Amino acid sequence: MAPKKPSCLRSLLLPLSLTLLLPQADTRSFIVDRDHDRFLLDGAPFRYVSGSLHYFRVPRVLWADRLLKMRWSGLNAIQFYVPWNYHEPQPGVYNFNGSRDLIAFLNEAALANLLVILRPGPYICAEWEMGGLPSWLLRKPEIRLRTSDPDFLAAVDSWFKVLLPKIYPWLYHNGGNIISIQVENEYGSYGACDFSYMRHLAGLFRALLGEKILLFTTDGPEGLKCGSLQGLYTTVDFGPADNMTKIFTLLRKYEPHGPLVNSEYYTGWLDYWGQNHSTRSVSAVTKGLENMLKLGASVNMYMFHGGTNFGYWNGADKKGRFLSITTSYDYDAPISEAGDPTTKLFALRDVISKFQEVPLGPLPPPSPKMMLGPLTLHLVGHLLAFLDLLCPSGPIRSILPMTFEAVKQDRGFMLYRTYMTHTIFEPTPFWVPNNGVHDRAYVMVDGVFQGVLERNMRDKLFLMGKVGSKLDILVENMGRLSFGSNSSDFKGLLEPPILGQTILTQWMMFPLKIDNLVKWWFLLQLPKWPYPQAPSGPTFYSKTFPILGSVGDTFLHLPGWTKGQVWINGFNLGRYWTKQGPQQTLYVPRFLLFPRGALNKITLLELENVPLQPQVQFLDKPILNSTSTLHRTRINSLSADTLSASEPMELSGH
Ligand SMILES: CCCC/N=C1\SC[C@@H]2[C@H](O)[C@H](O)[C@@H](O)CN12
Repeated sequence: MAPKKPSCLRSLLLPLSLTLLLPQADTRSFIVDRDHDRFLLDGAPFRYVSGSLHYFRVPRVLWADRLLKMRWSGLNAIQFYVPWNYHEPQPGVYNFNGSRDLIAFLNEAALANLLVILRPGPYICAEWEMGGLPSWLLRKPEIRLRTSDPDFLAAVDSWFKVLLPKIYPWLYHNGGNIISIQVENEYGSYGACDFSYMRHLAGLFRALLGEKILLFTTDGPEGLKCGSLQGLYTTVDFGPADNMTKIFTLLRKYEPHGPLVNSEYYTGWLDYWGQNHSTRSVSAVTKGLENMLKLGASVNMYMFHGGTNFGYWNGADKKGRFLSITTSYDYDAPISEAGDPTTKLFALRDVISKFQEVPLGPLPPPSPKMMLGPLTLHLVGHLLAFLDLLCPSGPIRSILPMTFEAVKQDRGFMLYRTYMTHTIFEPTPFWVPNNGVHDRAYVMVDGVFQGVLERNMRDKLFLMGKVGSKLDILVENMGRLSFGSNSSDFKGLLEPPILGQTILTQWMMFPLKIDNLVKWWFLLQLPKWPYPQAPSGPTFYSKTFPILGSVGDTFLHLPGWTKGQVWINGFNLGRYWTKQGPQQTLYVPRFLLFPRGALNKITLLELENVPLQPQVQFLDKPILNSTSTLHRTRINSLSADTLSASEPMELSGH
């Protein structure tokens, strides 16, 4: 659906003068004016002050709210990626519906009077699963991602021939709001330095989008050499602690004339499980922005609103060892994960107001928050009890273990099973050689939890068993590498495990469809756990609960739990890892919850150990900066009334 002429609603949003003067599609233009080192929009000098938000990290029902807050903050543009793997789940199968409706998001941005800087990749980094590349590319294990490898280019061409025609009508000169489009992403940091690949992408974008749209690249200062390309406008990215003068001087070697552009000015930073929560100070961020605006630079703030890595969508990094990105992508951004304005937002708005008009009128208030609980969850059953339901197609058999990609399991979990061929009387070393666990393995013998093997760790477990004992290994994919030169991050058991002196063979692989089971198991008569003692290891817990009043945004807190996955009313909220931190709560948007006494259901898959009291609670504030030891202290220090402040099932909203 091509953008219409300004609707009456849009006319209400735009100042009357602008609506009347809005040029028709044939006179609209966004170009680089190299004579005056600036952009021109419809012939007039223009500088964008933009912010990043990712539609794929924000449920569709919340898009308008976030975009309105960004417009009110003084931004005149937004920047976002298009994750290939979010829209092409299987080769040739496309999904642009619901929270994947890219065109609807473009339209929401237009209604908020925001121009768009689009970054369709094909690689996007973004701490997103595999940097946005679909994991099914790895079904050809030798494929050379982000290069002119014919197999990779064939898949890229096929994808862009679907995507780019969809956005063509939304290009600014065609009447839409997309003023520029990025080719690839920080390619100079990848190391391949394959100019044939970049030229192929540039040619494809030109062929499908025409000659008028401004195409650009973005790189850190160290990546400009391999990341820039003649014919594509060169931009950089850097944060408040970097030397702006030095980096812009380097940029001038690539773009002697035209506007200076920082395409990713970091307002905060990402978090890894097990590392401290990242923040960037308000003073440093605002000072850096003001210095760039004084130079006349156009700036995009990364992130302006971070959102959440729901489900299994988080990416990962390799900083000496494998580090998985947390579920929260709050990023210490000006708009918090729950959509609330922060002091950083108001400070940045003040800076922007010194350089251009900012909308008047009040900012929407923070959303209503809710506390609830504690709720005591009941044991549903051990994961193995549901194996037939979790893998209805049955196991795949192979002498050696197969990867997730080889059995076409993209994300989540897979169970590997074999049988002991001889009795092991003494605790015997068990491990996976060559760092072959990708990424976490929960080991069971005849259903009894033995412990965890982790990627990058040289731990061994010590097992015993008898002939015919079942050896089960639940492997968790913690998110594929989203940055760095080796994004071919295969998942599963990459090597056959060793027990004592024996290489274990004859494996069965069970790709698990947990989300389907959780969504529909209210239809099933579930097996009750028949034993007095709670099972250990991967176990489902659940609780059905009403909320008597209205609902509010809330933050699920799981004190004493270890690590697992959470679903609210069948929606996969994401991963928790209370034991590691720094994230201790999961954001629950209020639209997921049923109000006024209707029954809600929370389901946990706890992978390791359950607390003595299997309770959870809903808080009215997030806890994103607490490692386990500190957090345990915090919990102990919480006064009793704090924890019992809210009567169970009662809404004590703020
Ligand atoms: C030294 C940083 C190199 C990696 N680049 C990063 S880390 C955070 C951001 C996002 O991933 C973004 O998608 C990248 O383009 C740039 N960047």
